[in-house]
Amino acid sequence: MENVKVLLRNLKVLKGSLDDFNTNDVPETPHELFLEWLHIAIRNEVPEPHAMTISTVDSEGNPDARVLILKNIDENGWYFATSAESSKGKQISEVAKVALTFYWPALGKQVRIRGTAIDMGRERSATDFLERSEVARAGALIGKQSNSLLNREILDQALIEKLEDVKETPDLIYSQWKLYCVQANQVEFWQGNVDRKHIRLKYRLHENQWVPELLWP
Ligand SMILES: Cc1cc2nc3c(=O)[nH]c(=O)nc-3n(C[C@H](O)[C@H](O)[C@H](O)COP(=O)(O)O)c2cc1C
Repeated sequence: MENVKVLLRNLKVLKGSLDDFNTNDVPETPHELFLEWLHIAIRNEVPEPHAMTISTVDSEGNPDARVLILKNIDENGWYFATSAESSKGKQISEVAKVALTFYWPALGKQVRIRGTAIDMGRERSATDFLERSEVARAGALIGKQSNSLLNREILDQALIEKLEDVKETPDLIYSQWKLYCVQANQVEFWQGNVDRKHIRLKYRLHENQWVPELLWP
C-alpha cells in the first residue's frame, strides 16, 4: 500500500517568491488592509479569492466549519448570506460568535477574522436574495438546507418546480434567506515566508480603536 505519510511529507507548501509584508506602515483598520490583500489576490488570479471558511459552534460548544462566499466588505465588516434553516443558520442563532479564514496559496497569505455575525434584517437579506441567479434562488427556495435528502431525484424535481416558480414570480423571496455581517474584534494577517520567518500582524479592537501588534510566527 502507498505510504501516505511519505507522500504528504514530500508535498511542497509556500513555494515560489512570496511577497514581503511591510508592517511599519499598515492601514488604521484591518478592513482596509484586507481590501489591499483581496485586490492582490484578484490581480494574481488566485482561484476563488472570495471563498472563505466560516467556523461556528453549536449550543453545546461543538465546532463546525464550511466554505462560503464573501458577499461584501465595508467599514462594518465582512458579509455572507445563507439559509437560516441550515445547520450554520441554527448555530448562529444560538451562538453568534464566528471565525472566518481566508487562504490564498499562491501568495502564501492567510487572514483570520474573529467576531460576531449580525443579522442584517429582512430588507437587506431580500435585496441580496434577488441579486442571486435564477437557479441559485430556486435552489434556496426549496429550503431544507442541511436536512436529510432521501434521493437525488427528489432534489431534481424540487429544482424544476422552484425554477418555474422563480420564472413566473421573479420577485419571489425565500423568507429564511439571511444576509449577515461579521463584526470583527480581532483580525490577523499572516504572510508566509520560505525561510519560515512568517510575518504575523494582529489587529485587536480596544475601546473602539484598532490596535495592531506583531506576533511570533
Ligand atoms: C466554494 C464554495 C462556496 C460556497 N458558498 C456558499 C454560500 O455562499 N452560501 C451557502 O449557504 N453555502 C455555500 N457553500 C456550501 C457550504 O460550504 C455548505 O455545504 C452549506 O452551506 C451547508 O452548510 P451547513 O450544513 O454547515 O449549514 C459553498 C461551498 C463552496 C465549496
